[in-house]
Amino acid sequence: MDEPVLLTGAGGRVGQAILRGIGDDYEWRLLDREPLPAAKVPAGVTDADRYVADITDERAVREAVADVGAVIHLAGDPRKTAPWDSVLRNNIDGAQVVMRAAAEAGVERFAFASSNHAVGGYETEDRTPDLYRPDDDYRLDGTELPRPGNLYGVSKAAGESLGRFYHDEFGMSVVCVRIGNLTRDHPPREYERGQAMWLSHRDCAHLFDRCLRADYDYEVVYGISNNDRRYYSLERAREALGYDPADNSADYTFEGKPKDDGDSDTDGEYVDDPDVTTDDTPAEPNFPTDPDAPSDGA
Ligand SMILES: NC(=O)C1=CN([C@@H]2O[C@H](COP(=O)(O)OP(=O)(O)OC[C@H]3O[C@@H](n4cnc5c(N)ncnc54)[C@H](O)[C@@H]3O)[C@@H](O)[C@H]2O)C=CC1
Ligand SMILES: O=C1O[C@H](COP(=O)(O)O)[C@@H](O)[C@H](O)[C@H]1O
Repeated sequence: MDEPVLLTGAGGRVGQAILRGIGDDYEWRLLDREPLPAAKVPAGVTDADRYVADITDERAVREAVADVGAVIHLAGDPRKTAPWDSVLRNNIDGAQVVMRAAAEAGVERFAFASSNHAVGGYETEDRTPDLYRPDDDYRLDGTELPRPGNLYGVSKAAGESLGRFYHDEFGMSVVCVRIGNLTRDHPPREYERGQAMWLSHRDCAHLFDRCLRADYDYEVVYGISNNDRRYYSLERAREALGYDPADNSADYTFEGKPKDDGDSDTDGEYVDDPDVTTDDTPAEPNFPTDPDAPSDGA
């Protein structure tokens, strides 16, 4: 792709996983409401390509999407306990502003960071914990209706609907990636659910790379690694995008140690960033700390 790619929420965990993996492969515009330290910015991204703006700021967003070929939209409140006023503003209104600006600007491809929490309601008492185990064959494949288990999940389902609308009305290619649980270097420790939906950093970068290169109309796919434990199908991501994940939480012990040191996800080619932790906690959280965040999620 010759045109620049706009990455919103570039300073966060997912944004940094993408930039560390494919930061050298595209011309980027980076948008975040927090200024990005130099260590979080790939070489070659000029000051003019860095936007410190809120995604609800229509004017700033219109300026950032002008002449871009694709958008990866990550910015938002990622907390599963986020209150309604925050998800309404950051996740729903924010997605609407970014998608509308992109569609009106003629952007070709739009990747939206949806979440496992858009379908968390399928994890019913009678299905869990079996669902999280390798011998269970229950699968969600992206054709099911959203079934959020919290208001954060509701906001992600709303973003998926906005994507459907902007695809149908404007012809913009939209892919909604229901991201599982991104952690660096190892799957979430001693956390069956997290290991079933682990997304390694290198698979994350590869998946969004495919979102930028593949031809699709409107898609809902699951963003997880090739885990033996899983209840999300990877079929659609493979077929529609050409996603071919390299990692598997089964290659690690339940405590998160690599069983074989040869092929663990110890990427970090682009920069050894002291701000990016090896767990799933942002170094500088931009929302209040989540009191319910699992301590075993790292
Ligand atoms: N980390 C994970 O495992 C998962 C993440 N996701 C989704 O991926 C996206 C990124 O998540 P993370 O990187 O983990 O979150 P994060 O909190 O680490 O990063 C989010 C970034 O977006 C920026 N941001 C937040 N609200 C903004 C606004 N109104 N305007 C401009 N910038 C804003 C923040 O400053 C931050 O740099 C979110 O939409 C989240 O819901 C979905 C499922 C799993
Ligand atoms: O959407 C998200 O999901 C992941 C995984 O959820 P969890 O309930 O197993 O922790 C979460 O870590 C991330 O912060 C969130 O944005």
